[in-house]
Amino acid sequence: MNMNSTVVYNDLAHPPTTFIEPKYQFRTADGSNNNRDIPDLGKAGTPYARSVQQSNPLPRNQMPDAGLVFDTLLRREKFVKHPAGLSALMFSFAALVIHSVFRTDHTPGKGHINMTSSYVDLAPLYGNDQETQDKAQGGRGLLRPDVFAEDRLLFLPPTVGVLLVLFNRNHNYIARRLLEINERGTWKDPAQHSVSQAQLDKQDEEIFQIARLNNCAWFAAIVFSDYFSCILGIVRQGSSWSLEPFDEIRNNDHQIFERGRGNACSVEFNCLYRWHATTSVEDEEWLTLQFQQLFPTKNPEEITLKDFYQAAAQLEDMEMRMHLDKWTFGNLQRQTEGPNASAFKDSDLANYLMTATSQHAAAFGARGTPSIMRLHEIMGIEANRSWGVCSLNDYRKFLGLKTYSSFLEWNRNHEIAEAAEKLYGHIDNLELYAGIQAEETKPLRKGTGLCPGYTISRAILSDAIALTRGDRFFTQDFTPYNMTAWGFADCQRDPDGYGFGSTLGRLLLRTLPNDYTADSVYTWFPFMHPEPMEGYLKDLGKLDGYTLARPKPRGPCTNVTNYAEVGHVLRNTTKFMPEYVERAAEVIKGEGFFAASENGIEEQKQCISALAPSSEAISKIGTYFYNKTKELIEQHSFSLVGEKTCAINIVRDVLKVVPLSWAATEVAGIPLKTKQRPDGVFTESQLFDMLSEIYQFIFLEVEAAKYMALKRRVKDHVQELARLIEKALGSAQSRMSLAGLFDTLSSFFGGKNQNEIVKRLFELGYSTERVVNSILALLIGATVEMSLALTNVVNQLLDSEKSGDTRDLSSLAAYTIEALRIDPPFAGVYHIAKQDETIGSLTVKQGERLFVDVATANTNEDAFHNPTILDTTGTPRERYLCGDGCFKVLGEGLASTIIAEVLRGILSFDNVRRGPGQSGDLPRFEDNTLPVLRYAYLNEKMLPSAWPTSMVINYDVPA
Ligand code: HEM
Repeated sequence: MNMNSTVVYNDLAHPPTTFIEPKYQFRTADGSNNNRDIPDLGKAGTPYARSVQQSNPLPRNQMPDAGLVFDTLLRREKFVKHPAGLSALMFSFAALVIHSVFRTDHTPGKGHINMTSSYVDLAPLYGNDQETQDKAQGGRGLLRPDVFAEDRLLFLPPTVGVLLVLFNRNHNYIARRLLEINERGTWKDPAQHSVSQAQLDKQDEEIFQIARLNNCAWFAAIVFSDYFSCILGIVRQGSSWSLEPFDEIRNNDHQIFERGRGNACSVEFNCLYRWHATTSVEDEEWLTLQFQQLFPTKNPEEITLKDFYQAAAQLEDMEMRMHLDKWTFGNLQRQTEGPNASAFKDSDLANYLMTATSQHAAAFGARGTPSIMRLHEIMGIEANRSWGVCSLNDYRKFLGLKTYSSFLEWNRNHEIAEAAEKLYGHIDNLELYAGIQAEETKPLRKGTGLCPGYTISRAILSDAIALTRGDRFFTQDFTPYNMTAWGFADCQRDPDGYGFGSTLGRLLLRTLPNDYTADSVYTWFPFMHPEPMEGYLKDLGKLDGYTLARPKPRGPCTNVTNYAEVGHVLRNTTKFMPEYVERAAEVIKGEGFFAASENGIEEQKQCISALAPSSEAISKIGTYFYNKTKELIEQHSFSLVGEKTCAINIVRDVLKVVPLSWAATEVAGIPLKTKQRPDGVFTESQLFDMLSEIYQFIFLEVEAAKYMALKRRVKDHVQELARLIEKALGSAQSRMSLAGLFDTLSSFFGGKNQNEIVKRLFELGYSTERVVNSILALLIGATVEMSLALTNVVNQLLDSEKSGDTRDLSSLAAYTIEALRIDPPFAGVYHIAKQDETIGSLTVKQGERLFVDVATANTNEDAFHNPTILDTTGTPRERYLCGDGCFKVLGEGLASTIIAEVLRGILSFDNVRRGPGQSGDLPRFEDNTLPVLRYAYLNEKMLPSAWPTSMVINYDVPA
């Protein structure tokens, strides 16, 4: 074979690593079929692997008594805080990791069997076999509320179970989202369609398995962000770097560096992952209490292995008899009624987790394991001996580490070294278990975070990578096809995310949204004790980005949906303050941002009068919109082959551009970068992205996990835009006479219109800052939300009869208002009660948060006849409730004229209709996670967004 053939042959894996057979699309319950050629590799119920050849004889009958080994080398003398400041929660998570991959069978004669799969597949949540998985399923692709499959976790501190409950909730969040988005359109909501039981079962199973794939990927993402950044000490450097073990890598000879070929956990891995020494004081106390309850008549020292196994079997039997969703642990109680019946209370779960974050883990090392764990350790030592695990030196040799030539070289603490020598005689006889657990530990320095014994610190990564890179579902089959496009995007680690790319923070905010807060160290660094974390953040100069205090739960939000009550809140601005006023103040300094200021109504009137002081001014602006719409349609249309038809993505190329072009160039004086104007400041889409982020931050609901990162970006955007607006006003303004200023302005600004607007604003006696902020309010408040309103109106217009009448401006304006009543851009707005108040049937307390659901109120049957039917004739204008957005910022007259002119511009083309098939649809889905958004769209990263992306229309052109 010549060189070229070698390279070409090596392009591909031989045999291929994955197949598209449905059978291999999802993880099996027992982990089989991860490797199609060796289906049992890593399957639950198969033997442990051995990685290292034992070369030094360690006959069991000549080994020191396991209890003696514990009493001499391992038993805790005193509690020593973990040197890097790791919290107890870090090791609760570690316990979850190991329970995913180790479950030694304690049945006599079966001690070599690992009863769980050798993959990071959240087996403690889903179980190791189909029967258990079926029991955990709750229908519709969901898990039963707050359940997990493994009773084994009930022997561990409750925090471990609580973490698992979060993964249950995450599964259910994902499953609901998958159905909402319904990417392939194949699933049916049985509440709305008739679906056969067989169809429903198939659909449920598909959703469940896709959600399971995604949830396991979330688990892995937490391992590779939060967990590893603590293990490697990266969190102290403020870095979001992570090992990326999954990607395709080529060897020098172009062969594919193996991945996704399966894994089987080894006995050595089981040995080195027993991190019982790190148990916190509080977990040690918890364990002592458990022992007292299980063995009330015995001193812990007297408890034998037999006693332990008997008690464990009894406990398992008792729990197993009970229904899965009746299980509780710790002192948690399941709720018995309400929408969250059977689930635990969020605040109880959060309490366990936050408490564990505020407890110090212990340091690794000799004489560090709590005496109450003596029995566990004896079990471990005996198991390792029965497995014929190699010596410490064999293991080091295998890893390419220097073998120890003396006990003192192994541990420089004379007392430990001498004790070990007395037990084992020669360093080569030091068994792996004691050797690895009592070895001298790594000191805290750059690149270290876990600080275990030297050998563990080197070896742990090899097994972790084998486990993850070996998994087909984290490598070749980690695809948007298997997981859906949204799911694939949702489970990715985000290196730009807050908390140095924390994924666990995102999980906490998603599953316990009222208890964790968007800026707390408890949220973003839960594996670090807050005290040392404060020091690290201080050293990094990042302390002001986080709060250190333990988060306090947020009170419930009251939904106001009744027509009269909604009207009452909206009208009484002195009693109910929109939440966006506070939000705006976080990112915009100074006065004048009238779109979100406390006494904005007066300012709003002034600005509207400056913008459009007369009906001529309104119609001039309207003309701009009509002409621009036509110009953009002509510019971006493409013609279909052989037909007299043109097509255009009306959302992307027109509706998202028209308001923005107007506000940027005609109001703010920021030239846009276009083909004609390559020296402009931003492209249309760049400016849309900036404005939509600002709008979202101030006026909409932001996913808590994204809040802080968004706030940072929004501050930058606001600064940049304010700078450009001010630059256009002229920095020399303060030294100029008013007349001089306007001469200067003319040279800065392109158009005459905004000169006049600015002039009128200055004539109101506004300061420069106030003028800048007023223009900013127009730029933000009259663009992106206007695009969404336009999209919703056009979407309805395409389905309605387009009579000649609908081309008339005032009919179109009336149509617009009615269309937006039925399909408004957003559902409502949050308000804060400034005082106690009774509104109709509601009693509201001062400080209470209200979600004022304008959309629902606007379809109230008492206020609107046939409320879901679009009817431009029936309803007096004053009956419509107006939330916020462009109608408030621009005033109703101007806003409805603008929209009507855009519609007129579109309808000036012949036979306007939807594009063929799905191209002509508005792809959106109902978003139940953020009440303000009625619909969400998927952005180019396939993540939910408030902004539409596409809808194609066709129209006819002359031959
Ligand atoms: C207070 C917390 C903990 C308790 C009460 C506890 C208890 C136990 C018990 C009773 C066993 C069974 C012993 C055996 O089968 O040999 C065990 C095994 C084990 N523990 Fe822990 N453990 C705790 C924390 C941890 C942590 C933090 C880790 C490491 C991350 C860990 C790693 C292991 C491993 C690897 C095994 C062997 C599992 C198997 O072979 O099935 N444990 N632990």
